[in-house]
Amino acid sequence: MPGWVRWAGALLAALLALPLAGLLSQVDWAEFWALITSRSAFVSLELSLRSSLAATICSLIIGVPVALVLARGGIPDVVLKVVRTLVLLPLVLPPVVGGIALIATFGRRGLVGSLVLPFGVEIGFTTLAVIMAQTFVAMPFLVLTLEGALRSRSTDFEAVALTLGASPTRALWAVTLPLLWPSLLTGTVLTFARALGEFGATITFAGSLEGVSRTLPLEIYLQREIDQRAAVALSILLVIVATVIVAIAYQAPGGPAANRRDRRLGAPARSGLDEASTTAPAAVVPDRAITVRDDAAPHDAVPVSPARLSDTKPSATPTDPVPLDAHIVLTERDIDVRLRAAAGETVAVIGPNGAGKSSVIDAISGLLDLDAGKIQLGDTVLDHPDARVRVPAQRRGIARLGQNPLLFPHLDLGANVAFGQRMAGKSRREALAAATTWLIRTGSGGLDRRLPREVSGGQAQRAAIARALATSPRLCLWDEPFAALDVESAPRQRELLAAHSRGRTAVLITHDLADVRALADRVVVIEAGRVVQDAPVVEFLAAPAPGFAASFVGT
Ligand SMILES: Nc1ncnc2c1ncn2[C@@H]1O[C@H](COP(=O)(O)OP(=O)(O)OP(=O)(O)O)[C@@H](O)[C@H]1O
Repeated sequence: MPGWVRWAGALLAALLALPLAGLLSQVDWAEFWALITSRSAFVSLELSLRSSLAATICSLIIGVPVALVLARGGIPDVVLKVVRTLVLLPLVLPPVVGGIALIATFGRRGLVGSLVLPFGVEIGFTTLAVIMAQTFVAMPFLVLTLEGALRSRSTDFEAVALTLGASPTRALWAVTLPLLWPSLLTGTVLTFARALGEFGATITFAGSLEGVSRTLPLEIYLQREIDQRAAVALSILLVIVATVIVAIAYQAPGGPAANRRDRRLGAPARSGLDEASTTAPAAVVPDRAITVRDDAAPHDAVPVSPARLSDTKPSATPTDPVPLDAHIVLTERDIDVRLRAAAGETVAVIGPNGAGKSSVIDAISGLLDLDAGKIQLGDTVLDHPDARVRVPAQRRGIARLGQNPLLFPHLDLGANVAFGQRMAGKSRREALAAATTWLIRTGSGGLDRRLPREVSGGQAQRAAIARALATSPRLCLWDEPFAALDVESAPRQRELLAAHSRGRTAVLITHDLADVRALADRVVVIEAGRVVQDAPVVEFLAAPAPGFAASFVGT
């Protein structure tokens, strides 16, 4: 950080601290306690806290979905632009204009107010009006904080949750919101603080009736006319309340202070804003927090019998394997590929960068819509645009693993592996027991209680393999699963996957001939979105197609 940045910070602190000092210099300390404990002060403070809390809850209920839509889209662009403008409007408008707008809508003679008045419902000049005014001005703080956090994160974790069987709503609760927690906390505090300090819209729309709509800022304004000493004392009270709220939020788990402590310990931040913790391949990121080597060694503190720690034999019989027949047409990406795998067969897909390999498996797993063609797994048609058939990703029974293990950072390894079974309706106890078994099978026994950031890249990848297999998938999609591992770990993991792939139908994308030799039954070569060779491994190795395939084999 350049040194002058600190001076800018000091100037800003002076700008904020000096007025506070000015305020403190005006306090009548002899009367201070009596002034802040007066009945009117108590009533207005209590109303402020209650209404701000209600406004914050309203903001969360409306603001979280709005932030998701703004960040992730899913509605027409023009509607999106209108929503964004509406959200920003209260930030730009003077609050008094907001108050006038609210009274013109919900007042006795307003657009909506006049419609509900015959039913005896009056909104203006009530506590409800206070809450509405506070929500109106405060909600944008929540929406903008969350939208920023969501935009800076990829959706990879949500995609994993879907392929593990979570519905979009379950993925939102189990993955998106927990990962968003630090930003959610910050946004909630900002919203509460803004609601607490709200004045202009409130006095215009709700008036200043003691116990009904006279919040603390309004009481301060009133006292300014009557007794300057009381106004100063109540201002100090408001400053204290705001400071306590910010301090509590700052220290809360996942808050800024907690994140700084984590960073000092060398662990990646838990913030949803931290891209390194969400998109970088864990196996290649040097992580000072890594304390365990990728040698299937047990956690020192967890006594587990060595015999139980690593058992790479696939003791769970795969469900009856089914064949895959996929014709994938993605017009915009100029991809037209026919990919078939017999029941229990592993098909390696190779091709140069940009050939379309990842797009093909995105389409098979249900993360990308087909433009034409058909995907069939066993007797089930998964995708057939002509027949308007489309099975969503979470109901396809397809496991997927890429080079980044993408273990959910807020769950320990046991809970990560149990995730798919939980989504399938298994009880927590049952799913965790199965997860322990799968971790042992994949050589990660004893690591159930570790968080992903507390294990090595290789161990994380083993756990990701366990998580994928624990769902009993009908098809496995392996997308360069060893690309991020070092030369020592890769062969061990290859062996592990070979043991567990036997008898399963699988598609493997790879740039490594060793993967083809160890894992594949057949090879499909894709170049520029088209299949240029489809042959059994022996035939492919003996006579690779000219071009990419020939240089891949080294002939
Ligand atoms: N999100 C996207 N939107 C539009 N086009 C895309 C997108 N992602 C990839 N493409 C295009 O689709 C084509 C196939 O890309 P894809 O990532 O499937 O190739 P790949 O064979 O997996 O490459 P690599 O080996 O580099 O991962 C490329 O032309 C690429 O530019």
